[in-house]
Formats: sequence, C-alpha cells, structure tokens
Amino acid sequence: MDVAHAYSYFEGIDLTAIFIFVIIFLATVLWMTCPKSDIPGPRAWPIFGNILLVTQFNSTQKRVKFVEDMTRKYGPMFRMFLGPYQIVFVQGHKNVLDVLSKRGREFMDRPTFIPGIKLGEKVKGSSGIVFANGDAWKGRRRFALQAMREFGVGKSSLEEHILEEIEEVADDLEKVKGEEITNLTKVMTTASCNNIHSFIFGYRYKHDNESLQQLIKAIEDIFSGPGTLSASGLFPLLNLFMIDDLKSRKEGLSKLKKYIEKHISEHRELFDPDNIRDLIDMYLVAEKEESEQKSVMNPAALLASIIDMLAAGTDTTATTLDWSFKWMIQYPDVQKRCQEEITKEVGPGRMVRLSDRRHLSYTEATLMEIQRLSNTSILSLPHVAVCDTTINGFKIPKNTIIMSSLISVHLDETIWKSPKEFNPGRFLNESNDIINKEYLIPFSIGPRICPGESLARSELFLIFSNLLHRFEFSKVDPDDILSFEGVSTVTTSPSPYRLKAEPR
Ligand code: HEM
Repeated sequence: MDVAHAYSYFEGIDLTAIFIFVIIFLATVLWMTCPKSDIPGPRAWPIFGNILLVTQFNSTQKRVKFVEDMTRKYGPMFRMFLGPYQIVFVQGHKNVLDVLSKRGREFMDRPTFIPGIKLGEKVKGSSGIVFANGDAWKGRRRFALQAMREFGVGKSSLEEHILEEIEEVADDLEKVKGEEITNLTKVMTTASCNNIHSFIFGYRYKHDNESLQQLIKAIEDIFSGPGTLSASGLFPLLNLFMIDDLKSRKEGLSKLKKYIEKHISEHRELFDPDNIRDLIDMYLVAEKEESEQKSVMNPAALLASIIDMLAAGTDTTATTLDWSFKWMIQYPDVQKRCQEEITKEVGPGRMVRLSDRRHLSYTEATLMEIQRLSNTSILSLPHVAVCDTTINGFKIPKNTIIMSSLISVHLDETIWKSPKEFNPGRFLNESNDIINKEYLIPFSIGPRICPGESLARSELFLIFSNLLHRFEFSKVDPDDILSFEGVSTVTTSPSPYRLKAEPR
C-alpha cells in the first residue's frame, strides 16, 4: 500500500478520537488491574504493587522512622503491596492485642506463599517451626516447648551452663577492665549462642573456639539480610541492582545446615534410648514414635527446626543484652539501685541464681523497662489472615499479611505515662510487686508467642544481674552522647557505642 493509499484508508476516521479512546482504554485497564484495598496506603501498581517502598522498608536501618512517616501520611493502620500480596501494618495496643491474642487463631499462620520465605525453606530443606503452618507447625512447636521443659527452663543443668557462660564473659571483661569496649555485641552474641547450643547439642564451647565463631558468623549472615518480605525474593532480577538481596541469608542458612547435619549424624550413630542427652536425642525418639506422621517429624524437619531455634534464640537475646548495658551507662542511678538490691538480697560472695529472682523486683522491673524501650523485634514476624475477616472495621481478605507493631504497644500513650521516658518504676507498685506485665509483649502474644520466652528471660536475668553484681559499667567519657534510635535488620539493635567495665 503506497502512502496516498494509506492516507485515503484513514480518510473520514477521526485520529484524535482514536487516540483518546486508546488512552482511556489503557487507563481503565491499568486502574482495573491495580491492587485495591479498603485500607489507606500509597497507590499500588499492577504486578509490582509498592515494590520500591517495600524494598525501602526492608533495607532502611531506620525502620521505626519509616513506619512513623507512613503513619503520619495514612493513619495508624496502613498497607503496602509486595507485588500482588497485601501487607497491613497494625498499630496501637487495642488492635495489636486483638489480632495477635483475642482473635489470634484468625491470624496465626505465616505467609508461606511469599517467594522470599519459600526460598529460605528450600535452602533449609523443609519448614521448621518459624515458617510452618498447620499440623506440622503445631507438632514441632509442641516438641520444642516440651524439650525446653525437659532440658531447659527450670532445669539446674541449663542454669549451670548459663552460669558457666557468665564466668567466661566475666573473664573476658576482666581482661579489658577499665579499657574502652566497643564490641559488647560480640561478647553477648557468643554467650547467647553458646547457651542455646548447650540446650540443643548438649555442650558449650570456649569463647575463642573457631567452630563457635563460624556458627555465629552464619547466624549473623541470616540476620543481616532484608528479612522475609523481600522484593528480590519475588523478582529475582532485582538482585542484580538492589541492595535488597537474599544472598547473605542463603549463605548463612547453608552453613548452619551443614554444621547441624554433622551433629545429627553423630547423634544417630551414638543414639542410646536409655540415655537421652539433649534436644537432638529427644527428637530422634519423637521421630521414631511419630513414624506414622512423617510430615511432622522427619530428618529434614529436625534440621530445619534446629536452624530456627539457633537463629531465633541467638541474635534476639544478644541484642537485648547489648541494649541493656547501653541503658545502664545512660542511667547510672538505675544501675546503682539494681546493684544495691542485688548486694542486699544475694550478698557479695556468690552468683545470682534464678531462685533469687522473686527477691530482686527492681532489677526485674529494670529488665522489663529495657525490653519495653529497646524493641528488639519492632514488628514481630509476619502473620497471615487465615480467612476473610476485618480489623477495626476494615475488610481484610484471606491471605493478607499482617505486621503487628509491638513497639506501638510499648509506646502507646493510652497505656503508659510519658512512654518515651526510661523509668523502671512503672512496673512496680507501692509494695514493690511487679505490675503492668500484660502490656509488655517483646515476645509477642497469642498462639505464635515466642516459645523461647522462658529460656530467654532466664538468660537475660542471669547474665544481666550477675554482670551488674561483678562490674560497674560506665561511659568511657562522661560527655559521650548516646543515641537510642535502633538500627534495624531482621531485629533492631542499638547503634554502636563504647563503654567500660570496672570490677566492683
Ligand atoms: C530476648 C529474646 C527473644 C525475643 C525478644 C524473641 C521474640 C520473638 C518474637 C517477637 C517472635 C514472633 C512471634 C509472633 O510471630 O507473633 C518469636 C518467635 C520465635 N522465637 Fe523468639 N525471641 C527471643 C528468644 C528466643 C529463644 C531463646 C528461642 C529459642 C528457643 C526463640 C525461638 C523462637 C521461635 C522458634 C519462634 C517462632 C514461633 C512460631 O512461629 O510458632 N526465641 N520470638
């Protein structure tokens, strides 16, 4: 067709009208395919949703500020879309307790359909506890709690292990007495990893042991990544040019897997049903008993559950301890009052034991205040709506991902007077009894509440009180200005700081 012919072909057709029609058609298609929601939030695009914002949320170290900015724009309940998946942020004690506890069963699953989560489970070889749902989750979680009762919390063997650990931490601090310490995080990570290690594998390492340091490095790799709601898990091409990559998490998981595989095969070889030594032996018993239910207890699930417990139990506890001493050097009067209480109730000649806890209310209240303000896990872990439901009048379709802001409960002005102030006294009444426990939820609440809570609380209490008993912690220079804004990866840790420890 020559040009003259082509021109005559369009003669009589209004090209402007066609152009407008095409634009309207495309705009309608775009509008119809945009993810929609009842809940306020930024405009989401077809296919991608709010991928850039989600990436920003994952990679920003100032996650608290990110959530504050979004709240200012869209209100306390807002949403973003990771591709087609809606993520709803729930804030304030009323809504958070409703979602996690009162109607916890409606929101108790994990979003295992998210590619970032699937990828992690693939590396592990199975789901363990943290990202399992249904009967598999229930069975393994029940097992972990039972093992903790058997070998952990309340058992003198675990207390002895923790006290041994504290002796080694004290030796480490003694070696640098009066000098500037900038790596308290490392000391605390070593201690908490060793504690959980002794519970799972039946023994602990000396601090300078190479295997222990490699184990810690693997756990750090898992926690330094973007977390599970990763944009690059959904669109792997993004790995090429975004910081939001999953590489370190994958590497950490593979290293942990290798380490644990070696221990499991050793346990299988030496297994003696009349001498159950640790969590792995217990699992081998359960595995045999549950042979009918291979989907719950099987070798891959054992391995994945151990990875979960090692990873979940190390970084969280260490980070809380790291925060604790930062608060203590900022508030020397609180530190002094804890020390006076410990000296009065325990005396100078022995270590603090778990049985001393009920006499050390002020020290206990101080740890509670530290957890309230430190918020190691600001948004808990993702949950998912298991059915169509509502939150605070907003429609929540099945499979909506829910991020419950634990920090918003801890800073809720309707519960706490001057919530940003550090004041352990808010957890004590006039008779020195602990109060206001129900609104302190650093371990979350409801069906998914952290199964390691009792173990972690024992560790925190023993390490914190014994170190205060032995050492005076202070700023290196009284003029040092400390920031209490956290740095977020998977957990939220204190920004780097320096301190010194002098034997008392
Ligand atoms: C200070 C220390 C700790 C803190 C602040 C903490 C906090 C949390 C939080 C907020 C969750 C998410 C709960 C939810 O989804 O609603 C969780 C889950 C979990 N934690 Fe901890 N945790 C700590 C120590 C531990 C320890 C020592 C263990 C080791 C046994 C552990 C094992 C787990 C496991 C396995 C889960 C997943 C539970 C499930 O999905 O059913 N945590 N933790």
